[in-house]
Amino acid sequence: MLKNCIYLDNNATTKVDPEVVEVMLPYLTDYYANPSSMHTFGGQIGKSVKVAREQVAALLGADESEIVFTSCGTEGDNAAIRAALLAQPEKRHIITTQVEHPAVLNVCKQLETQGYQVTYLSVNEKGQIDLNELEASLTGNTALVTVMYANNETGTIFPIEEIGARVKEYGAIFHVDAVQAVGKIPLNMKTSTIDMLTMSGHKIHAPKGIGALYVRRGVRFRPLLIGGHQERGRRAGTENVPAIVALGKAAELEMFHLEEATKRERKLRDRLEQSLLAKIPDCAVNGDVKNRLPNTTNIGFKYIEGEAILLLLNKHGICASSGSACTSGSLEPSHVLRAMGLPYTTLHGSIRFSLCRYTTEAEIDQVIAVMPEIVERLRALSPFKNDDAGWLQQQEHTLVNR
Ligand SMILES: Cc1ncc(COP(=O)(O)O)c(C=O)c1O
Ligand code: FES
Repeated sequence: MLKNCIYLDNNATTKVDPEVVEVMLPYLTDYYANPSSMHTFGGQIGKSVKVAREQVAALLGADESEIVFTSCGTEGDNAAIRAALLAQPEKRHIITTQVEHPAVLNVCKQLETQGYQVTYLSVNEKGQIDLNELEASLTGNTALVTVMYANNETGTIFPIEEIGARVKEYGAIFHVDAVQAVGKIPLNMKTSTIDMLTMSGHKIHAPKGIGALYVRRGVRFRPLLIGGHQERGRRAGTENVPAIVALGKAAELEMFHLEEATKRERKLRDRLEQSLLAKIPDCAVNGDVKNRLPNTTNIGFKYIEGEAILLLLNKHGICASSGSACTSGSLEPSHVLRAMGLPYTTLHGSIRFSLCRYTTEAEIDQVIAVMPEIVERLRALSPFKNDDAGWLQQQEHTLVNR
């Protein structure tokens, strides 16, 4: 198993913090009671779940009672969307964007087959939506507006509160997929227009398979999982206590590290980006560089394939990604970059580097050292260097034959 790689794929998932592992372990061995049980042992475990809930609430600037533990970010997104629709059965319209994660996009697509009308807001070349298009789409029939806080591929941050203000004018429920934003930008639900917010543990150094959904007090909620009374009736099923305790600790650590870590990551990210742009011709940053997560850079390299770059990076022990992990097997160009209208010459050659608080300067320097040579080597093999039309023709040919 590769252990000592240079891991720059933190938007796909993160390493579990050793402190998180440590607090979690006893809940896999000695502290096994059911938190709903009446005995003292159960009560003790229930208290640990409560502490974790407070830790997650603190990170979001929420109240403990507004946190519902889920199995992952995908569940949070599904639960929020269903809840919003079930709470307002008379409304049949949903607004989202073209660049959402599949956990939102595919739910919306399915809802279209069930009689809902869905507006997929377009984005400009920076990946930003047009607030006028949002306003023009909102009606009294709009049940839900669901948009992501920050994009997983480009790091582009949407103007959430400006969106929320418009959503509130029309009385719709406002759900935000903040899976990529939590822990990377400060959040405060007390001063926000957000009604529901999704987060996921494995993006913030907790294990995979745990997440949380913030549900503002007073927002009508109907559960996705129906059964026992757990999570105040908002999510049935015996709690995954070890993972919940881990998420709590991870949230506490994120809060502790947020300011200094994001400053460091931004500095390293900018150094990586500026060095690559300076050393490599025909490349550009994808996304909104002014409104962007501090840990993410997505760079398009003309005339070459992202997958080929990844393979060569991999040979150097460097983990990066082209697009999102869940769609990377498909070889289809990213729906996010396509929605941004990227030219075909860069669409296939875009790479995402995503950093975390463990990323070191030496690791970044190593990437800066190897990338120019990798790109040069691949371009030497590409017969279409500086020939946009030829490249385009070849891409169309391979797409048809894939
Ligand atoms: C923006 C966004 N939403 C949702 C998810 C899904 O989260 P999970 O993997 O915990 O189901 C991800 C994970 O990649 C994501 O990046
Ligand atoms: S689940 Fe986000 S990378 Fe796929």
